Amino acid sequence: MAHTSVDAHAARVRSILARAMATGTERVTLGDALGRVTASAVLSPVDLPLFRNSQMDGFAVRAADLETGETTLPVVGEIPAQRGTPAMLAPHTTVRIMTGAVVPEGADAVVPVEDATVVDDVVTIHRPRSVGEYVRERGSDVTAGTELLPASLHLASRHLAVLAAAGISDVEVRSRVRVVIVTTGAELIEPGQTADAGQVYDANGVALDAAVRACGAEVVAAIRNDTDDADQLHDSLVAVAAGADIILTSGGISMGQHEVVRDLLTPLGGRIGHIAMQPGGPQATGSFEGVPVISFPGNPVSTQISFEIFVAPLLRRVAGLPAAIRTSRTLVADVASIPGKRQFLRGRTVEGGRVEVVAGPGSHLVAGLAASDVLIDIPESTTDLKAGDAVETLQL
Ligand SMILES: Nc1nc2c(c(=O)[nH]1)N[C@H]1C(S)=C(S)[C@@H](COP(=O)(O)OP(=O)(O)OC[C@H]3O[C@@H](n4cnc5c(N)ncnc54)[C@H](O)[C@@H]3O)O[C@H]1N2
Ligand code: MOO
Repeated sequence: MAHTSVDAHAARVRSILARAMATGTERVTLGDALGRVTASAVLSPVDLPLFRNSQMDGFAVRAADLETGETTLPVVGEIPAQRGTPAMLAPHTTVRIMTGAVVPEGADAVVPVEDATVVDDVVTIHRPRSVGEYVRERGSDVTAGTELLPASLHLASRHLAVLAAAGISDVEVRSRVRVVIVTTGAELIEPGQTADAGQVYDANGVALDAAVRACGAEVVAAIRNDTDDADQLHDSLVAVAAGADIILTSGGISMGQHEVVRDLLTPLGGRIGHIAMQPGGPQATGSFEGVPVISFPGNPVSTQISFEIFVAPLLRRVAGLPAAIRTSRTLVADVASIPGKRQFLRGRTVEGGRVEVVAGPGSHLVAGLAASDVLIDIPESTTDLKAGDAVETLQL
């Protein structure tokens, strides 16, 4: 992969992952449906509202009874919002009615309590009312058989609400891409423990887990291989590969003596090498028991940016999520870039559509990445940029 460009590597990853992205569908309950993507359009089984009901707490009336101006009517009953069909409203009478309650046959308008004067069981209504006033007609929102939600919709709370309102308890969604995350390095320990000399907290496990889930995919297993033993990594992967669509790894692919991912993938026909990218120079691809493996370099900034450039766009597309936003901005200060490498510098947007570099190019500068809100994408051939020059930025 010596002179492989970022675009060529991205195309390679896309082709390796093509089959993993062709997910099936599954039915989930509404409680599990938030953030999922509809597999097909959902039609309404019912009219909404389900029945003609009152929009106000008030009195159900016949508009024709009020035509003469101020009218006095006997209150002959009460209709709460509850199960059941109320009796027909007799002419020249009224019933108390609550918001959401069935409007009785015979009534065609509701007078809100604040527009009426009640003395004992007699109500005075001070002016004529029009037919349909404060009455919510059956089917005025949705009619049975029409589309409630389209296919390929990323489900938010408002979508779940309309399904529930129509009496639907589960929905057919696209299956999520199932991802195994592997972090490697004998130096790695769990955050929260005390780090001895030479030990490093595993930041990539947390970062990849969150990034994968933010892209709408599912993390089915997370392995921290804290030995340099490729056989042990092999055994850990055997246990989880059958339930995975993709294996993502971090670390162990460079030029050292103990490169556990390289040692695992090489005998399996994996491709390990360098591409023209910084950070993220070392990259590898392979296959483990038929599951595609995409391997990122271990430096935390390299891992996170590699995921964002090569895998996140594919996962977002299959999950119905929008692509990361690319915007042209102008540089606050001069920037130098390494010739022959596509650089993704950490940037922070400032007022006036400008962007400033917030960290050096070192791929261990994890706080610098945390301080950024965009990546500044500098082409391979560009080496010197001046304040005020336009650059392309990728929103994080
Ligand atoms: N002789 C050469 N050495 C290196 C080269 C090279 O071309 N020739 N490339 C350098 C570049 S660039 C990178 S990037 C790294 C990639 O190496 P690996 O993928 O083998 O990663 P490791 O050596 O395992 O780790 C690198 C670095 O990152 C830290 N790390 C690893 N995993 C995690 C984690 N889960 N959480 C936090 N930090 C992690 C690790 O401690 C190392 O400091 O190789 C260069 N070397
Ligand atoms: O290419 Mo490496 O990923 O810069 O540290």
